[in-house]
Amino acid sequence: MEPKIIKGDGGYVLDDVPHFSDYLPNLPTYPNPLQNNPSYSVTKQYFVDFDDTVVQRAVQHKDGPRGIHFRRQGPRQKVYFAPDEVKACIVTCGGLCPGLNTVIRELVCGLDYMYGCKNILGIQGGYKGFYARNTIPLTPKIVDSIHKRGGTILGSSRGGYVTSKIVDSIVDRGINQVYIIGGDGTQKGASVIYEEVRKRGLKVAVVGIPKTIDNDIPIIDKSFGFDTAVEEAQRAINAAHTEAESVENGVGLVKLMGRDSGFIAMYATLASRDVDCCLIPESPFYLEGPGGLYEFVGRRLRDNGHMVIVIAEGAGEKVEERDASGNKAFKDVGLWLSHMIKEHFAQIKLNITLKYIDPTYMIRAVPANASDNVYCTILAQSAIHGAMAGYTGCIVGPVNGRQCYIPFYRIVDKPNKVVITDRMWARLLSSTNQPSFMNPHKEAFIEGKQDEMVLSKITAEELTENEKSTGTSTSSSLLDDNHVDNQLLTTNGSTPLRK
Ligand SMILES: Nc1ncnc2c1ncn2[C@@H]1O[C@H](COP(=O)(O)OP(=O)(O)OP(=O)(O)O)[C@@H](O)[C@H]1O
Ligand SMILES: O=P(O)(O)OC[C@H]1O[C@](O)(CO)[C@@H](O)[C@@H]1O
Ligand SMILES: [Mg+2]
Repeated sequence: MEPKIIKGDGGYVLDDVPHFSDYLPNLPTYPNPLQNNPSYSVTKQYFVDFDDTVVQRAVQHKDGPRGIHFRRQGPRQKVYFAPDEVKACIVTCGGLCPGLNTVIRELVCGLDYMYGCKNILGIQGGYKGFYARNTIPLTPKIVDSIHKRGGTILGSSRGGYVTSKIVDSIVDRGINQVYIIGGDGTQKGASVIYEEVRKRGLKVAVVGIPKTIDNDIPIIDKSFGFDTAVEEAQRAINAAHTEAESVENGVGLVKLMGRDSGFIAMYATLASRDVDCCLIPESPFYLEGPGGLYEFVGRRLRDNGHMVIVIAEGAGEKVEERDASGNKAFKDVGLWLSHMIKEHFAQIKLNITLKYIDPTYMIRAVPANASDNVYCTILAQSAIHGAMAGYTGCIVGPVNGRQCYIPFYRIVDKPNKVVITDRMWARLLSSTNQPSFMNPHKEAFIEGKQDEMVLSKITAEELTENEKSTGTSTSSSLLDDNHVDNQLLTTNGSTPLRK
């Protein structure tokens, strides 16, 4: 996908999204029907100005570049579809995520109530449903209360993506708006669908709504479902804490999702305050010796009589196999760690009681919480406004709190990860006082889940590289400005333990 860069005065750069007019000149346009709707037309500045854009980096240096801007979402005065011309479809792909049903509901209600579009189809069972399943009609009545349920009423799947068959099905069914709800893999697929649609010269808007409890989509502030997942994780952590503090030398161990990105574990830890140690894929850890996990567990048990550990599924990565979409599938790191800790303390003859809690699927199968429900509504309505206005080949999402249209290529390149040299991880270290596992004088290693040791020496140079490579990423932390706090780094590059 070719970037569509628009430059302006004073170093202004807009990373724009594709539009029908880029490849289909002279399409008819219509006044936006919202102009006649009293709920909207009385609202001052309800319609978005063509030149409104949102800056990617909220924090700017006096003499620094202005950075990239994205097109602001919202209704336009002109639309590219007459209401009865629209045939929309909605598909959900990848793992479950709280809020999927809310987005489906709000797409259906928004298309109907705002734009009078009544021809809406649900594609069942993910991408393969385009060519292997029948569609279901979706109306406001059918979707009325689905947001109260977890999962997706349309079903989902991994794998089964065949571009030509999907686009053939779009053409055969006369679909001209495609709303695709899913994670990074799904949006990669959506990007290819858009390319094929464009190649065939079709007037079909392809708009992605990024979902994932893992929060691994870059650029946007956060993905829907993440808040709910963090909130739901509290219940497991509370249980682990209650179990641990009720016995002598109690250890509670909770495994949370996070294949490559440890955001759920990090935020659940920060929210809870009962967690003594959080282990994530981005921060290699080791068990033995000074500064290792065993030493820390022993110390906490001596000081407090109990402790809680949260571990993300991809921490200490050891890939077992691949799933249907080609994603890594892991051995159970929680089981491995509980075995290792028990064995270590048995060897040194300290009686501990370890309870392992694995709430992973419970966390993502719940309905969205209040704030995710609101967020899902905004995303769905933004997607509709964009498609109606002729924008395509993009996702919708918040950048610095303002909803934008972001070209697909921007989000499929590199996943969003916790940057361990950022302030947010430092805040966590300050809150838990856990070891940083960054000891430049020791060969820090990730201990594999099958007793294999994967050596990965963390050097000061690597830290600096990490800092450099992440300094430009925008949404590595939800609430942070992504600047490395120099105070956190000692001169030799290690992060000091907070006492
Ligand atoms: N590079 C790709 N090109 C085309 N399609 C893809 C690509 N990667 C994944 N897909 C398709 O997208 C769908 C969902 O992908 P995947 O299983 O990776 O989940 P996801 O969207 O990343 O969601 P999550 O990982 O958050 O559960 C699958 O049908 C898969 O075949
Ligand atoms: O068992 P499934 O459905 O493949 O889902 C597991 C994956 O889902 C995710 O939460 C992403 O949705 C990953 O963190 C996790 O590895
Ligand atoms: Mg994914």
